[in-house]
Amino acid sequence: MDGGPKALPKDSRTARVTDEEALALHAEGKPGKLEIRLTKPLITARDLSLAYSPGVAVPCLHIHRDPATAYDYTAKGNMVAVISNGTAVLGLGNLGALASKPVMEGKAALFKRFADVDSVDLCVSTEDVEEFVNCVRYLAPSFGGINLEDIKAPECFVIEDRLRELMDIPVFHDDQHGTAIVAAAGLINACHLTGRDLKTTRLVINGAGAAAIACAELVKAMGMRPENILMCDTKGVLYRGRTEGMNQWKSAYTVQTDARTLTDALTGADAFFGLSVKGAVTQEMVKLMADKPIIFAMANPDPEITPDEAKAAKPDAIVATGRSDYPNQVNNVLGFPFIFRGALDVRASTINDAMKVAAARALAELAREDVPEEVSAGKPMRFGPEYIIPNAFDPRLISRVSPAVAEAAMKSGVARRPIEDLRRYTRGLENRLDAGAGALEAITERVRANPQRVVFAEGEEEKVIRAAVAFRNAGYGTPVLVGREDRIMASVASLGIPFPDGVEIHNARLSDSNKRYADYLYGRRQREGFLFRDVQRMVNQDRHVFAACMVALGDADAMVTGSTRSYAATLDGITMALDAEDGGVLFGLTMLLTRAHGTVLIADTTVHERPDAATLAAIARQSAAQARRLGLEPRVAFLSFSTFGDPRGTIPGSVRDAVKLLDSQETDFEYDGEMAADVALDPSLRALYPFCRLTGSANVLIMPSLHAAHILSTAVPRLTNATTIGPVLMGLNKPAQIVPLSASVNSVLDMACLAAHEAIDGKKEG
Ligand SMILES: NC(=O)C1=CN([C@@H]2O[C@H](COP(=O)(O)OP(=O)(O)OC[C@H]3O[C@@H](n4cnc5c(N)ncnc54)[C@H](OP(=O)(O)O)[C@@H]3O)[C@@H](O)[C@H]2O)C=CC1
Ligand SMILES: CC(=O)C(=O)O
Ligand SMILES: [Mg+2]
Repeated sequence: MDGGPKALPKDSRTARVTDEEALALHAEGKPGKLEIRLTKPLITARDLSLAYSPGVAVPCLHIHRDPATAYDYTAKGNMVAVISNGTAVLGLGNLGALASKPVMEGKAALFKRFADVDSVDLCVSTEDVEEFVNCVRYLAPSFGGINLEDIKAPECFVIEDRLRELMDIPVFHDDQHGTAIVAAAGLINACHLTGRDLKTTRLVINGAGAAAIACAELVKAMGMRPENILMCDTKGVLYRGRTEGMNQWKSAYTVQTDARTLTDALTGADAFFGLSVKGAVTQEMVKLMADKPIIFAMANPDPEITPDEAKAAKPDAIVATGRSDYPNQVNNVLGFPFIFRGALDVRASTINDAMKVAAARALAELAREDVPEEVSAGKPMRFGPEYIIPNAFDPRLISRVSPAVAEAAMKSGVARRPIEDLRRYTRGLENRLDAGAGALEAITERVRANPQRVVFAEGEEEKVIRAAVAFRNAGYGTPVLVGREDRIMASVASLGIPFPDGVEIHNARLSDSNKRYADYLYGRRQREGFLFRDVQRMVNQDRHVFAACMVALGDADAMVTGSTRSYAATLDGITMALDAEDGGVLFGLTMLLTRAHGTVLIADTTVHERPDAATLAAIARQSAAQARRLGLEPRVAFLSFSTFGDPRGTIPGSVRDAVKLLDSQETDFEYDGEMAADVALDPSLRALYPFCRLTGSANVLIMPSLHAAHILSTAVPRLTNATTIGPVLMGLNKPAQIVPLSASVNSVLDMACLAAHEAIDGKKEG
């Protein structure tokens, strides 16, 4: 993998994200993907005295006396360094330390997202082994673990061995062991499905670098016979006696064989691991493999052979890649976050073979279990050739893999703080990740599995066009842009993108459906002061109305609009053609993904200025149902400035009445009020009200008025960096979503996806 940078292969463009989208994501807002957050207040002079001089001296002296207390007084115990010199960046080659940074930030982001491990990327600009080792060895005080990444072989072997000797915290080269663990898990399951025994399975590994050698070692440790593993590199098969391009690690994998080329090696082989470069395997090679071959083409970003090509050559093949846009993603993302979680939680001094095998077995076993609906998101996901390994977004990973690793660390004697109650630990892990964030991912997956036709009403707007293209690229379905073709084409040209296939344009004035829509509206509105020519003008000129007619009459599944007009005007346009669902009220629900409280839903953030008790009760009921759809068990708090009657006032009256109204109806969710927001969110304050019926902090906040709701939902994200989704328009009989005027491309896309998701539910119910 020498020879410096290679251009990104052109057919990466067939992926579901474009180069432009990838660059935009990285450049948007604060550049990159990470930032540091404070975990302690630093507001007053007293805070400063505690957190910094003089207070900080106290933990310093404690740690000096007893180094183990560093885990109690600093972030060390949950902090991992992601370290690279950029010599083997994915399968792109030696791009150098600086250009490896996006991958390293990405790995740090995955640590946080999937296992709540804090990490920082350190890109070290040297290819010299000694310099690199010396740079890293002195960093141990700051970190609970070291994750080495994208360092090429054979230097990576020396670096890891030396650092493991020198450091008393886990040092783990992810490309070696993370990859090996996940590949081994996939192989166990693929062997099971094809009736093979690991011991007698004949495996060919293409690549003889970091990932390849570690995979060979692990499958050998799990029982595969060394003589059944044939390894190839750029010079062909590693056969006994070969001298060209060898090193001591490759020598350990030479075998007595006549095979010299990858084609020779693959003849009759049961399984293939690609840990080399894009396109290294041809269909002719696949045809030479045994029946039901196992093909893991793991090079990133593009595999050795695509699943389509491999299956065309051998339809009974089980195929996996390192990418997320094909089934069976065999990628170390399934390993490193959870392995470190377990290792950190027992303060392991190292990550040993027993922990690696435990992780591989836990992954393999999880894939064989029934897949819950929130993971499968409506896709047929059941253990089989298209599902041999869990999905990276499976929320069960943390509570399966990490305890297995922690337990193996304890049993093998490397845990410095054993966990006494593993069951309790596992339960804690189950609740550690935000269910709402996971549910949103499941929504996108469900839409991908059930693509929908979504109208983007403001089709001439650049950001709407970009969102529509992203919608198509993401596999969510067919976007329909409403607008004039010449204007849309001009916008597309100014964006510098070719007009993508699969995006439709509808010009309202020229549409064949124009008359049908006007007739429909006239039928609905003729007794409400509208003449035919009024509704005809609306269909011609108001894109919101036109789009809503498309949805109303079944010409599209859902719509999204709102980035060019006020919310109220947009909603008026939509409700010309669409009604509230039976027994429902229209309102806005804002989802806040907060750090301290996970996902919190706030309603009504858009429609009712002063909701009466009946409206508040209906909003609570519909919001609770939405919480359940997001995988949250609803705990609904009716908010006010007053808590259970104190202080008194007129506003809390309707809130209190709403609670009474729900009391008189049948309900299947927790609710209570009126209460102040801090009482709803803080258990210590709720303790003052032992009769309060909420069993935990509220996750659905029903606001007493629109102004309070709007202030809260717009202030919190700016004050706390919480992520906002919505406001989602609730209660319509057909899916239509309104984005705020300031919406970004991503929020138009998210809302279009949510609308598409509602359409799937509507079809199911209808
Ligand atoms: N899916 C996953 O989770 C992971 C995938 N990978 C992928 O594995 C690949 C290798 O990464 P890594 O081991 O870290 O890198 P290394 O640089 O350590 O090793 C690369 C190896 O690939 C070999 N190679 C390069 N081109 C060819 C070719 N055309 N035919 C045969 N062998 C070839 C090299 O051969 P030589 O020794 O002769 O130079 C070398 O042995 C990358 O594509 C990477 O993306 C890596 C880690 C995780
Ligand atoms: C996934 C990964 O770590 C790699 O391709 O290098
Ligand atoms: Mg890597």
